Order: sequence, then structure tokens, then C-alpha cells
Amino acid sequence: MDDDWDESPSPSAGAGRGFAMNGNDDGDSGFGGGRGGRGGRGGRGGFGGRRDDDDGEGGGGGFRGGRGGRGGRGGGRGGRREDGEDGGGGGGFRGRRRDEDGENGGFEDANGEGGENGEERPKPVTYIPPEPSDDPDEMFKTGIACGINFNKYDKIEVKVSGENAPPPVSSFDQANLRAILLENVKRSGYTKPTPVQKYALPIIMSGRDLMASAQTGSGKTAGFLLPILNKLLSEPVDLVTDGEHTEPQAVIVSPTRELTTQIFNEARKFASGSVLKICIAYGGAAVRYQADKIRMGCHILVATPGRLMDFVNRGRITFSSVRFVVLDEADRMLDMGFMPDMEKMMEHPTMVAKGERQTLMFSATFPENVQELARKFLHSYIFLAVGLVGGANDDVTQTIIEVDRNKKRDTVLEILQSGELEKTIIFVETKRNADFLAAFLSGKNLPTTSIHGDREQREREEALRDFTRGNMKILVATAVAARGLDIKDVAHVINYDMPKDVDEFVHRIGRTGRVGNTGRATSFYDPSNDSSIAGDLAKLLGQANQEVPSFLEGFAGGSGGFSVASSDIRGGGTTTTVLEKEDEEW
Ligand SMILES: Nc1ncnc2c1ncn2[C@@H]1O[C@H](COP(=O)(O)OP(=O)(O)OP(=O)(O)O)[C@@H](O)[C@H]1O
Repeated sequence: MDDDWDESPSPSAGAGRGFAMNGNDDGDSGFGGGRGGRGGRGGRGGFGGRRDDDDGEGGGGGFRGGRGGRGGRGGGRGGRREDGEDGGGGGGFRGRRRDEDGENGGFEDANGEGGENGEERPKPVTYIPPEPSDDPDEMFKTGIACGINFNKYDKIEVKVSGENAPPPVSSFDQANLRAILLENVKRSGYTKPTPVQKYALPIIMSGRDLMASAQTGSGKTAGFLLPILNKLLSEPVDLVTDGEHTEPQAVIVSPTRELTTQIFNEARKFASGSVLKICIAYGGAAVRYQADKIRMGCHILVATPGRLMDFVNRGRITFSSVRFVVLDEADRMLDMGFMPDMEKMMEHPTMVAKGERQTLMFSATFPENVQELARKFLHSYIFLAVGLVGGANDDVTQTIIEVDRNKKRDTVLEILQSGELEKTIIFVETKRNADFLAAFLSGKNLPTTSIHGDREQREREEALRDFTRGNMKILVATAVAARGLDIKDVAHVINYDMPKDVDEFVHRIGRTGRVGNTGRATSFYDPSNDSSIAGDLAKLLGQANQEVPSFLEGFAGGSGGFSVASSDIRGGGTTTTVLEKEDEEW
């Protein structure tokens, strides 16, 4: 029945990349360090993209590691993209993209701009990701072992608002999880729940909607997965799939492909040995491959918004059997312009009404506009805030250095060469810069790879695997890697370019210092470019007990762009608790 399934990618997916460094298809994700660099501009398409990156590097497209000159498949559109990254040097981004991720189009152009002027159609997306492992040893060794500050979690203030919130549990045993889940929790090495889990488990298991905020790396994923799995196992409902369409019982949406894959693997891990079928849908990978799996039946679908809605629009997925909807990192999805997709999903004619389904939102940051979203999509929900909403993890020791844009490269090199090389993520603002910096560092014999939205999906996954396994010690990344990624032994995060807002900053530095481990973050502050974040940054540092450098002190009043834990916008009663006392036996 899939013969008519058109897998042509959207022109957005991978096309128009005038800056195709190392775009080799041979599976080599390492950087060539200038190898073969013909340099120059990409592709055939017209220019016209304005560069938004102004860090003084990467201008002119002179650099090229690996094969160059791909991309820019005509079109000459090249206008500014909504993700704020540049289309410059790249000859014509055709089709408007809304994110670094190229979502919204594994196969079609959401804006109907594809194929205009009789252009050749882009190559279909044929990438088939490696089959996930069923080997329990593989599955259960992915998590990060908890660190020395794990017990400090219980000193964090927890605020709960909303009517009739059930009390927290103090252990997994007390949570009434099914034996198979308890077993899998144990095999994952979890001995005691984190605070967000202590609260979220009973709240979700009692049937309530939940908006939960807790710091990066504090176990939010298991906080929603375990109660969902528990419900699907203890009150099973027949799977509906008829070869034409499939009705998942839980839909988990997250903003990036890599995070979606990670949640998928976590769900498989906790569901291991049970009857539950977990499926995945994300852009950049072959549609048919995903469709074939989904057609076999799917209790839980983990998806990025664009690919999910492609499936829905084609009638392959309907929401008639939905019992849970999870929006993970909902604030990021809003930033990326996925609000229309989220609205379409929630208001889809087949979607089970709110109040009859459970809707859950999780993030470390919840700006007010996302709370407005919660009002719209959630029913009589509980608002749970573990620590400061939007607060930085104080297990991460932070250093902010004033660095002129022209000195960034030398400074980062100095840092990386100053001691034993640790696993480090370096965040830059633009995809172009990610390529430049990765090639520059590779040229200095530092084992570096990169991840950003203009790399092929295969390359992205390889880069992440290389970094996760430690084959490459340095990962240069755009914001696409800022959210949710849980990678062992990341010791250092460097903000080579400061992000535009503190929420993004909080997520980026949260790639280290997870589950009670310590980590460090170094951020380059360029006074000519970064003053807009200075106030919020100074405040954030102060709240996380970090040193505020003298050059930020004048800004310390801050505009206070991030909100505090008590800020459930509905007002009403809030209960504040510190868990430590209850848990002295630990
Ligand atoms: N109770 C627990 N005991 C020990 N380890 C845990 C526990 N809960 C979660 N973990 C581990 O902690 C790590 C971080 O968890 P997770 O990725 O869910 O964090 P998060 O709060 O979603 O972070 P982020 O905000 O960055 O997305 C994972 O490796 C996970 O396996």
C-alpha cells in the first residue's frame, strides 16, 4: 500500500547547502582538516542569503574541508531563515526551513515552494538508521551513572500548584510500578528516584495532566516514561492498526531528531521484556522504513513534530486511541516555529479531547508563552517546579571570559591544548561556523566532529556516535544539540558564541554536570555582540552560586528574563517542600 508513498524530501531537507564540508557519503564522519579544500561558494544556486553570523569567521566561504561545492541546488532564494542561521555562502536555500533540524519535511515542502521553475527534484531520503539493539547489555548501559552530588537533589526546593496534587513517593517501590518496570529501573542502575520523578510518578499515575520543570540532567525522561508505560501495561487497550492507519496510545513529541532518538531508546529500555511496541518518526531518515514499523502496531510513538504531522496528514497516523500526549522541551518547539504543528495535532479531528487524555509538558525552562500553551492544551493540570524554573545547574562550575570575536579561535585552542583533552562540546551560533571550527580544530590534530542541521542525517548520527563513544573528544554543535542530549562523561561545555537568551544557555551548559556529576562550562563573552544577554546572565550566575565577572557586574540588575519557581501563571495556592528530611535513610 505504500507504493504511492513519495519519499522525495522537501527542498529544505539537505538541499541548498552551499557549504558542504565533508559531505562524503562514505560514512566517514571525521573532518578532513582542510583536506581537499577547493573552497569557495557552494552550489549552483544564486546567492542572496544574508549572513547573520557576524563573528568575523567563516566569511567568504573560502574554507572547505572534504568535498566542497555541493548544495545550492538552484532556486537562488537564499533569504534569511527563521532559525536565524544564515543562508549565505550557500546559494539558495530553497524552501523555507523552520529549524536547524530540517524538520517539516522528510518528503514534502510545507510551504509549497519545492520543485518550482521546473527544477530537478531533490534526491529522496533513503537513509535507514542502524537497527536499535535488543541486546540488554547495550540497552541498559546508555545512562549516565549518578554522581557525588546526587543526594544534594533532595535539598532543592520543590513547588507544586494546582488542585489536589497527590503526595510524592520516596522510592520506586512505593510508586506502585509493575514488576517488569521495577526490574528495568533496577537494571538501569537507578536506586532512588530524583525529585522530579518522586513527584511526577504519582501525579501522572493518578491520571492528572502535568507541566513539570526541573533542572537539566535530573531525570525528567523517566519521570514521564515510567508512569506512561505503567498505565499502558496495567490497563491494556487493544492496539488499532489496519494496514492503512495506526493509532498510537501515547505520542511523545520533541524538537530534534537526536533527542527523539534518545527518548525512543529510553522507552525501549524501560519497556524491555514487555509487550509494548515503541516506534519512532523523525525527519532525515527514510519514511518508508519508519512507516513499515509503525504499521506493525505502535503503543508509543516518539516523533519530531514535522515528520509526525506528515504521517498524520497522509492518514497513516490518527489520534483516536491516544491516552497520553507528551511535549518534551515544548518551549524549544515554540521557538522553532512548531506551534502550528502542535495546534494541528492537539486540535486534530481524531484527537481525544483534553480531560479524556493526559497531556504532559516537561522542560528545564518554561517562559510565560509556554505556560499559555499549557492553559490551552492541558486540563486542570499540576504545575511542578523543582528548583528555579530556568535556573542553571549549580553542579556546573562556570567561567565567563571576555573574548573579542577575532580572538575566539586562538582562545578555544589554548583551552583545549592546556591540559589533558576532556570530552568537550563547543557551541557555536551558526552551521557555517560549526564547520569552520571543527575543521580548524581537526587541523590542529584535535579529534573533532560536528553536528548541525545542514549535515546529512547519517553524518549527524555518526558524529554523535563518535562523540558518545569517545572516538572524537570534541563535538562542535549548533543549538540542535543544546536540548536534552544525555552523553556520558561530557566534562566541559564551551560557549564559543554566546546564545541569544539565557534559557538556551541553561540547556547548553546542562549537557555536563548531569545526575549529580560535576562539570564545567566556559563561555566567551564578546562585549560588542553579547550585551543583550549580560543582565540575565549575571542574574543566572548569581542564582547558581557562580562567580559573576566584573565586566558583567554593571548588568547585575538584569532584565530578569527568566521566571522563578513560584510562577505558575494561574496563581493560586502553591505548596513548597524540601525533600531532604523524608529521605534521611538514604
Ligand atoms: N533515578 C535515577 N537514578 C540514577 N540515574 C538516573 C535516574 N533518573 C535518570 N537517571 C539518568 O540521568 C540521566 C539524565 O536523565 P534525563 O536525560 O532524563 O534528564 P533530563 O532532566 O531530561 O535532562 P534535560 O533537561 O537535559 O533533558 C540519564 O542518563 C538517566 O539515565
